Amino acid sequence: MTPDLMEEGARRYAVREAAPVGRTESGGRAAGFSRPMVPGEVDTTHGRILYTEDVSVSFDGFRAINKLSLDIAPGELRCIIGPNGAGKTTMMDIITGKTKPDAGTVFFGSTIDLLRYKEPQIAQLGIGRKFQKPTVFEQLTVYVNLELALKTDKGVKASMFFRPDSEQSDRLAEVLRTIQLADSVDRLAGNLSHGQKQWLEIGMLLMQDPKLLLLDEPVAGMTDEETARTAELFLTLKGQHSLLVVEHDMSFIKTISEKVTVLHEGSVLAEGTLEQVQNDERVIEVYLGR
Ligand SMILES: Nc1ncnc2c1ncn2[C@@H]1O[C@H](COP(=O)(O)OP(=O)(O)OP(=O)(O)O)[C@@H](O)[C@H]1O
Repeated sequence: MTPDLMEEGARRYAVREAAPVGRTESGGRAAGFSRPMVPGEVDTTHGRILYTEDVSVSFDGFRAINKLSLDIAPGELRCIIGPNGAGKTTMMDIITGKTKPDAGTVFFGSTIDLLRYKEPQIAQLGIGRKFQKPTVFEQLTVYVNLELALKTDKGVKASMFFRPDSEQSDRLAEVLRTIQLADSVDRLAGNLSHGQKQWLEIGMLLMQDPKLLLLDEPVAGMTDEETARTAELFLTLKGQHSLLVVEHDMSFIKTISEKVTVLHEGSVLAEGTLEQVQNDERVIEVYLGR
């Protein structure tokens, strides 16, 4: 097979595996697949896991996101802060395909144009999202919750007779250790503390081995001790996964963050260390309304 044919074959395989839908009429977007990629792999050779440029979206004439540009490196733990209504949730909705922007570019790695995909497909590509409230199966044990999160056939029959293979069992054990619930495998999820439920849900996302995790106010409602353990967890995850954390708790952000992005009126107002952005006059003005 000539290199050209191999490249074309790899390209077709990548496209078929990922089964993109919608908005294929755009030449620019289709051109996102100009490089071959191994199915299931995100091309981070350009040093970015997520890239958005000039993204805008309006709701009934109100511009919630306004030319938003972000650049997240592989393995980075980025905190996003901003006052109420700054556009943090809408930004996550756009990345995960819940909301389609009116304009702009959103790339996962350097080859996957996320605007061509629907929400479930984006999850399959390796972007996991954790909403603020924990959503676990309360009547099931910690173990079964994690088992259900494995990438397997979710049909009723398949679920009833499902037994994880040794690789999956190893992964389950590793995730249980990571989320510090190894001693609670047989407990019902409904009997866990609020913090433990949040960790369990993060564990369920980890079972899917996401490249990028979006976490919305993960420590809201947690005790100080749970917050400290969550910080430890995130520091363990960073490097292996990229994390985008929306939070209001500044002391938590101080513990985990290297770089902080401040959103205001749908755009990036400031970026830097927490200390840098906290001393930025524009940020002070927005937060204190001076
Ligand atoms: N579906 C929608 N329809 C109309 N307006 C919307 C919609 N979604 C968001 N908005 C508006 O867009 C703006 C940004 O909202 P968003 O929820 O993204 O902000 P946020 O930074 O997450 O705020 P918070 O910290 O309060 O959660 C707000 O003014 C909100 O009212």
